[in-house]
Amino acid sequence: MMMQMLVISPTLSLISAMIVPCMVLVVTFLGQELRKISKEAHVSIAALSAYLNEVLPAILFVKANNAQSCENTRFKRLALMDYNARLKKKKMKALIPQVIQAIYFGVLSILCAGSLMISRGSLDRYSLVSFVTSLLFLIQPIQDVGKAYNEWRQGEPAAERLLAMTRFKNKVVEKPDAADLDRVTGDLKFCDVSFGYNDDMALVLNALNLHIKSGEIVAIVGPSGGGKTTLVKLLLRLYDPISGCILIDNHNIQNIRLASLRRHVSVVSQDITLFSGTVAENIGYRDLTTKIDMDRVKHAAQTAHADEFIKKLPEGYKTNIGPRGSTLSGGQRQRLAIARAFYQNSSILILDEATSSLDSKSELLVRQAVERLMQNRTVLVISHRLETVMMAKRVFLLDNGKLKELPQSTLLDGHHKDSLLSSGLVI
Ligand SMILES: Nc1ncnc2c1ncn2[C@@H]1O[C@H](COP(=O)(O)OP(=O)(O)OP(=O)(O)O)[C@@H](O)[C@H]1O
Repeated sequence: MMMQMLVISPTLSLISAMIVPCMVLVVTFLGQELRKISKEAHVSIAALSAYLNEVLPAILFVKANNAQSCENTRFKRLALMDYNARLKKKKMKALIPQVIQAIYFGVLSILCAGSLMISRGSLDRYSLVSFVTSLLFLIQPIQDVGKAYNEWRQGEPAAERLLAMTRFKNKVVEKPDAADLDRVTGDLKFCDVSFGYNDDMALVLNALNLHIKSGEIVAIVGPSGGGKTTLVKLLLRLYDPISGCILIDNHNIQNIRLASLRRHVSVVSQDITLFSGTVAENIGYRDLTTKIDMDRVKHAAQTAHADEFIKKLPEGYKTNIGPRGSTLSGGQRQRLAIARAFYQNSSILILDEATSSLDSKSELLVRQAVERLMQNRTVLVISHRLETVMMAKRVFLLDNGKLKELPQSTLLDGHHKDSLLSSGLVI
């Protein structure tokens, strides 16, 4: 097409060629603007979603604190920001095709130049008609390229956000030759373990040593922020120690496949995690992607004193418990979490403040369920509650990154017990 135009009239071809760079400049500028606006729109919707995810599950707390109007204002501000960002993007998207249409003014200018050349006798009218027809055939592809370019610029921020997520590096790396452990007895050793979250932060754990024998129950108390949960995170290999190692049955956990390691450790924490789904799916969560064994689910529920309330639910084990198990009471949620740990049947159990304040009947049921769960396992209890701590054979104080064993007398002796209570380490 271009060759044909060049043969018909080099002068008109030159004028047309000058229009194209102008269009490219305009389209590039608009593309950059659209990219900026699209990025703003992505950020605003992300902020709104994060806000709703945080506030909606906590609506009870919001209402109890009379904070509806404050949250309403925050919601409106974020929604308005999102609305404005989207409107700006829509306006830009509507403007761009109109600007690209301006290319037809270029054709008009060619017509004017062609008419001038005809009047001077340097071009005949058939050639002009032929030239303009060829030019019109070229316009559509140019417009299409412009549109495609703008679509690309618009999608770029979303693609960038996705790529940024894929660039997140795993904090721990599984060795290619890591072993699968079928069974473990639960002998647990922390050997000279040091860990800090950041280089510029003080060590949370400092050359810490602890040996928990298979089947032993050990409790850890300590001030808030002392590093108790960090110890659990290291055991589950959410992070690796800066130095030292953790051994299970004398195998360094860094040589065990992550899935295998985590299969042998169950965590029951006060901060219960339940998902929207049936009771059975929440108890048999570990087998969600394979096949949940319903006999094991029922047995786990019975042992955890959960069977009684599950049977009363509208569809029993098939009842959907709503987002985060919102249709259940605190005690029922705890018993479901304990039933899940029974189902998992791991050799090592972590109880992280698993028995929180409930009414006395619920607390008794939860306590009985926890006591049953502790049998024949290695148990690491992290607690501030004296009754929970008293279940342990040995108690350690974690402070300043170091562990110090508290002699039994500290717990049994009334005077020491009082000093432990008054220190705020246990309640
Ligand atoms: N992901 C993280 N990034 C940076 N610092 C963290 C992170 N998690 C915890 N910390 C810090 O590490 C320290 C130990 O936290 P950790 O949660 O282990 O304490 P804890 O003893 O379990 O406290 P609590 O009894 O209050 O639950 C704290 O100072 C905390 O601020």
